[in-house]
Amino acid sequence: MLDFPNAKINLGLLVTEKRPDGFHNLESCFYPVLWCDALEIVPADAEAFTMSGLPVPGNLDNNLCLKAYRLLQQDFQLPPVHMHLHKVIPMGAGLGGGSADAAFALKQLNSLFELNLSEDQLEGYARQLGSDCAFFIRNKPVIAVEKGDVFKPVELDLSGYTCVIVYPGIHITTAEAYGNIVPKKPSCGIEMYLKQDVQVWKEVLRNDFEEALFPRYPELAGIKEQLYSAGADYASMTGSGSAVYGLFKTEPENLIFPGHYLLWEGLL
Ligand SMILES: C[C@@](CO)(OP(=O)(O)O)[C@H](O)COP(=O)(O)OP(=O)(O)OC[C@H]1O[C@@H](n2ccc(N)nc2=O)[C@H](O)[C@@H]1O
Ligand SMILES: Nc1ncnc2c1ncn2[C@@H]1O[C@H](COP(=O)(O)OP(=O)(O)O)[C@@H](O)[C@H]1O
Repeated sequence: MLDFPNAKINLGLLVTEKRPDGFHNLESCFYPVLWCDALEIVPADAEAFTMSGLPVPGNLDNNLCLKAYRLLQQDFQLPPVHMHLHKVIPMGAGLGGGSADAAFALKQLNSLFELNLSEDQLEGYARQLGSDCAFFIRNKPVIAVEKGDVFKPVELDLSGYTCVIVYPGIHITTAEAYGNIVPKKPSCGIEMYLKQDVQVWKEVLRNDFEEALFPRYPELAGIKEQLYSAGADYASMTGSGSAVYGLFKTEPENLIFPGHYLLWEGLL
C-alpha cells in the first residue's frame, strides 16, 4: 500500500498557558498543504524499515513510522511488514512531517490489515505519538486547542490561494522553541482573528513563536519580509519553525532565495 503523508501550516499560533504536565495549551488553525513524503507498507516475511530522500537524524528504530507500527502491534497481532519511507518534507521545520508519517502509517496499517479502527480510535493512537499527530488522521482544516490534539471545526476556505513555503535549513527542535516562549492569554479566541479577511490577518493573526525565535534567527524575519514584498496577503512562520510561508492571491514572481533553502509552492 502506498500513500503520501502531507505537511501542515499553522494559521496563527497562540501559546496561552503552561500546563501542569509541562506541555503548553495553544490555539492554532492547522491547515494541510500538499508538500508530501511517500510511505509504502507491504506484508513481508520479516520486519524491515528502509528510507530514501532526505536523511532523518537518529536511528531508524526511533522513526515515528515504526513507532506507529509498534503501537498497533501492542493491541493487534500484526504480521511483519516492510515499510519504506521516502522523505521529502524537511524535518524540524514546523511542518509536522514526522507526525504526518506516523498518522499515515496508522491509517495504512488499519486498512491493510482491516483493523476496522474508527477515525476517533486512530486519533487516540496518534495522540500517543505526538501532539500534532492526531490532526493528520482526518487531515482537514481545524482549530487545534489544548496540546494541539483537541479539535474544533473551522469555516475557512483558502482555495485559490497560492502558498509558498520557504525552509532555510535551520533545525529548531520543538522543545527548544517551547522552552523560549512566554505564554500569554489572548484577548479573544483565534476564531475571531481567522474570521477577518486574509489581508487583515497581518495586523491580527500572530505566531507566538516568532517573538521567541526571530531575535535568535533574524534571517527568518527577513524571509517573512521578502514574502510580503513579493505581494503576500499574509506571511508567517509555521509551527515552531523554521519554515516561513506566504499566502498569495496571484502567483508571486521573482522570489529569489539562497541555493540551500528548500522551497515548496502550491495551491491550497
Ligand atoms: C509546535 C507545534 C504546533 O503545531 O508543531 P510543530 O512546530 O512541531 O510542527 C506542535 O505543538 C508540536 O507538536 P509535536 O512536534 O508533536 O510535539 P511533541 O513531540 O508532542 O512534543 C515535543 C516537545 O514539545 C513541547 N510541547 C509540545 C506540544 C505542546 N503543546 N506543548 C509543548 O510544550 C514539549 O516540551 C514536548 O516534550
Ligand atoms: N518519519 C519522520 N520524519 C521526520 N522526522 C521524524 C520521523 N520520525 C521521527 N522523526 C523525528 O521527529 C522530529 C521532527 O519531527 P517533524 O514533525 O518533522 O518536525 P516539525 O513538527 O517541527 O515539522 C525530528 O527530531 C526527527 O528526528
